[in-house]
Amino acid sequence: MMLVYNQEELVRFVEEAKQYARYGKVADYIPALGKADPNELSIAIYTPDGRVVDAGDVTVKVTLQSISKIIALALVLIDRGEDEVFHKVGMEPTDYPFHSIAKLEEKPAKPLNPMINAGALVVTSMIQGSSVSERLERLLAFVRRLAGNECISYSDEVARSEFETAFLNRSLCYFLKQHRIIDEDVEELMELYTKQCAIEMTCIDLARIGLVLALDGRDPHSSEPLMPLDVARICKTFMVTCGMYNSSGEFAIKVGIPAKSGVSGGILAAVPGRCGIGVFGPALDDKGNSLTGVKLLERLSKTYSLSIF
Ligand SMILES: NC(=O)CC[C@H](N)C(=O)O
Repeated sequence: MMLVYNQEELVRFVEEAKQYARYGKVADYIPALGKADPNELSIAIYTPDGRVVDAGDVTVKVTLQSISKIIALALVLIDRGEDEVFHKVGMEPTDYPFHSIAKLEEKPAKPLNPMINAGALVVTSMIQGSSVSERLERLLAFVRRLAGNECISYSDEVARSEFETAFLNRSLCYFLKQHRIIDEDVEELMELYTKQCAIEMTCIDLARIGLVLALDGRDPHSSEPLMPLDVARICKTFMVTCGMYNSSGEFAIKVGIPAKSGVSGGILAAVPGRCGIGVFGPALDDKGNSLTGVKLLERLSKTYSLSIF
């Protein structure tokens, strides 16, 4: 069934959700992200017929941050296959925060899943190529194909800001290296990871990538497969079980849409067969999810019965 989303209604939902911005906080542990306006909130919905309905300022660019983890995962699954990837990173959700180091002290030290930082660093270390720039270019080329937008690149300012301050992520890398889960140079991995997280795009691009996942990996325009069906299925499953960090369970109950968030305030969501959604609202809750964005998706899911459950 093709859905027709109503623009005026969407604008009203955005205004309602914005009221919650005062309960949230912009991420500032990456200094460049601290500049965002907490009252910003925008959304784009991309449907299989190629239509986009949006509200808020959808020309604003948002850095992917943890949203990039789902795209990097798809790329390494294509490159290396499930067996090799899941030999190094697990499939289980966790109630620890995304940057936690605690579980790496237990045996086995393998990260629980690819959506927490430890697991994402392992995934990024598996991106193939002979140099950091070649690996980044491969990832960017994949992102551009998914978004159908050749202009997508990364923010040098945000990448640099994270690179200079990412002491926790470096600690995770050293733990992983000690346990032989990664073996590359930590500074090189950090350079690639911070540039990956700083890839920036609009909500419309986010929504279009969501739509590719919603269509089992197919290009919405040409129907060409951009990733195998199984890879799209694994990505959506992780989005449900781990995509909203340690509030994925609550999100599954209240919203019920496969989604991945980032500390920039972005959310990429995929409603199977129906639409892709991109949201940007930098006021975050205490788990690091966009507070206003989650409220908005909750409203949308209830209004249009979008829950997959
Ligand atoms: N939750 C996030 O979005 C985290 C991504 C961020 N770049 C970090 O590693 O801390």
